[in-house]
Amino acid sequence: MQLGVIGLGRMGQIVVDRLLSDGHDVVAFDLDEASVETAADAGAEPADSIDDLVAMLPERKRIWLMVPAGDAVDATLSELDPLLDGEDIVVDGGNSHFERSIDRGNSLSAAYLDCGTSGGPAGAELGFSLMVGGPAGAYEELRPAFDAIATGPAGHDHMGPQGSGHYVKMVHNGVEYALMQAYGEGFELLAEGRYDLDLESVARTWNDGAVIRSWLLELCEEAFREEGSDLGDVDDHVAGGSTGTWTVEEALEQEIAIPLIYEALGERFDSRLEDGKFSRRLANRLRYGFGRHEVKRRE
Ligand SMILES: NC(=O)C1=CN([C@@H]2O[C@H](COP(=O)(O)OP(=O)(O)OC[C@H]3O[C@@H](n4cnc5c(N)ncnc54)[C@H](O)[C@@H]3O)[C@@H](O)[C@H]2O)C=CC1
Ligand SMILES: O=C(CO)[C@H](O)[C@H](O)COP(=O)(O)O
Repeated sequence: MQLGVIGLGRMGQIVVDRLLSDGHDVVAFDLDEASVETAADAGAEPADSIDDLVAMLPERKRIWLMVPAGDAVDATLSELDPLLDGEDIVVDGGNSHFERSIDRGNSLSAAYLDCGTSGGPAGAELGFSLMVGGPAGAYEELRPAFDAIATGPAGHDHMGPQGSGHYVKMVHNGVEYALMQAYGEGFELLAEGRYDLDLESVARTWNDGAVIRSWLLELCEEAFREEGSDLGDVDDHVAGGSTGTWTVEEALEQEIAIPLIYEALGERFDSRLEDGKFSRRLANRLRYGFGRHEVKRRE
């Protein structure tokens, strides 16, 4: 199969490499020329523009988007739309909001698949986990490409109608936040608690058969191996947060309680407060008010 891939960053280059190594042909485009060259070095046909990419594809065009969620997706689709028709298929493999994907699917001239992608840059070797929403016929048509980009045939599935792929990926990310928080809290107690522990050793031991073994825990092991048990100079500022925010917003709309994910999101926001957390500072001062307990002051 021949596919166009637009967006050749950390994830898009992997999509290109995995398609090529499974015997597919790829036409590649990115706003960044160096990224196009990298894809061409890997064996893709380089395109100079979206027009050029579309012109290089066969009559029934299959195009994979791996650009940042939001404006970049809209900009790409508005250029693609006049060049496509109902026989064509576009996949958005990024972390788009599911409601945006429903709107895009309704307005695009081509069939639109919203595909949640999990596995990160480590997916280069293993392949990704792909959660696909949209027209079932388009999903079946692209099954060979999904087989190549995912870990294999078991690494992808059709979740349901338009939006459901990105909906499932949004919830996946909420779970990711809560798991990171749970591991973080456990290791915090171990780091600050009563034993002087080698946390890489703890993580390695847990990863070998323990109930809580997981890929995130393997990444904890890697972090302690590379940074040390005290995490060296790693800051406590945690970036990101959009997909977790959407998960919490959706839970509120559905009146479903997801306190762990909400807490994990809040911890992330708190990590970015330059002056520390106001409510903690106020609690510090209030203890003086009601009990004449010492107020801890900044240096
Ligand atoms: N990095 C990760 O671990 C994961 C990322 N994702 C999602 O995949 C998508 C891509 O992520 P990354 O590869 O990490 O981002 P990235 O920032 O590494 O790459 C994005 C690429 O898109 C290109 N680009 C931006 N606007 C463009 C446009 N209008 N036309 C053509 N090219 C354009 C950029 O030049 C860049 O090369 C995002 O939606 C992200 O949320 C999903 C799962 C995991
Ligand atoms: O989708 C992902 C992992 O599954 C991406 O790494 C995403 O960027 C993570 O979300 P956030 O930026 O909110 O941490």
